[in-house]
Amino acid sequence: MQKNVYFETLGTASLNQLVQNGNYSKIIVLVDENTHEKCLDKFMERTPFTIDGIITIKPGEEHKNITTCNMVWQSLADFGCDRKSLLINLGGGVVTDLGGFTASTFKRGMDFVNVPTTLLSMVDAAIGGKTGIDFGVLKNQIGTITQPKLVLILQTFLETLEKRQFVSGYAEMLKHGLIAKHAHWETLKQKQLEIDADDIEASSQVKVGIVEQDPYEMGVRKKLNFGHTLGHAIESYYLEHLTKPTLLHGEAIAAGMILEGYLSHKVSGLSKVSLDEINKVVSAHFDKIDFEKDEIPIFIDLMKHDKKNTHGNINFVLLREIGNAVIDCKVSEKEIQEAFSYYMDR
Ligand SMILES: NC(=O)c1ccc[n+]([C@@H]2O[C@H](COP(=O)([O-])OP(=O)(O)OC[C@H]3O[C@@H](n4cnc5c(N)ncnc54)[C@H](O)[C@@H]3O)[C@@H](O)[C@H]2O)c1
Ligand SMILES: O=C(O)C(=O)C[C@@H](O)[C@H](O)[C@H](O)COP(=O)(O)O
Ligand SMILES: [Zn+2]
Repeated sequence: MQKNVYFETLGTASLNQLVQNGNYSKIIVLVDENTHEKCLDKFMERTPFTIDGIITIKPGEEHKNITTCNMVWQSLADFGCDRKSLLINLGGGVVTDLGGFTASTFKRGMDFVNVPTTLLSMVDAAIGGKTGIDFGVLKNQIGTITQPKLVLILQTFLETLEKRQFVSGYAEMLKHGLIAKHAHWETLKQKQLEIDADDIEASSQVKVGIVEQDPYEMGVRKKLNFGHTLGHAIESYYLEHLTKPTLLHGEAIAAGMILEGYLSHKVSGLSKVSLDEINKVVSAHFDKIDFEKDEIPIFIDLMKHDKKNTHGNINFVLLREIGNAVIDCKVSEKEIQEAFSYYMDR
């Protein structure tokens, strides 16, 4: 995988260079309603090239679906885009996932660039080439692995991001520390939410480093899915039940990390001291979700759609210790029940 993640002034210069050298037939920017209002002007101030069209989608996970893709594909066609056009995805993970997917399939693939505007997309979603949409409420069931030509990270976008969204991104940063870099975990633990540009860069580099080794998720990349086996099931359940409060991706993953932290203690040798530490750090920023006992079988059923499954087995990513993850772990239903009891009784 080519190095393609750039920051601030150097990043802007790299994007401008890409556009200059790319001889693109059209340049289209994809935004959602919020990034249209809060981020588009800031982006355009930094980019001297002509933008031929703007496509605006509705914000939120509930719009990361095929209906929105149809609208985007139609708009690309209406703007006269061809294979030599460029789509710039300016937004959070919903825009970069969906924009990447529509670009990677339009005319069998046009170039795209990700300009992440949430903390979560800066350290995670915009990087690594997983593009996709939800299928019904099932997370990311349809998609491709296609690398963006470039990822441009500009911290200025965080100035308008709501605190709840910022904290959601912090969950994926904690995950990067837990799976691969103890020192990053320690820094985040100390600084809490007072993170700076160096921490954002360090977190994004954990992801870059793993994706470089295994872009198609044959092995080590699965580590980036820590907290997601249960986390995605919980997220899907909340998406399906509209009477439930909204649950952001990072919030679901935070719960998933405590649950899978418990499973790590039971199955893969994580010490009780480390489990307690994970619980303490995550709980300091994420409210407890009130799970009902009779919801657990539903989560287990939803996990059957996890993309890491093989031959009908659910494969978990668990921790041996903080900073060291192990893939393809099996756990019993009883252990999952126990994990929920641990989560609820903390
Ligand atoms: N492809 C990957 O590797 C990967 C990794 C992690 C998460 N994801 C996906 O990313 C999605 C979550 O991404 P997200 O948390 O960025 O959510 P999001 O894209 O829904 O953005 C969160 C909210 O913040 C708004 N927003 C975005 N930037 C803003 C800004 N600068 N100022 C004000 N408001 C702004 C958005 O309009 C939205 O309402 C999920 O669908 C998840 O599955 C993908
Ligand atoms: O990039 C990856 O690989 C990840 O697993 C990063 C996750 O944070 C992200 O939520 C990803 O979209 C989940 O992947 P999925 O294959 O389980 O949909
Ligand atoms: Zn994630």
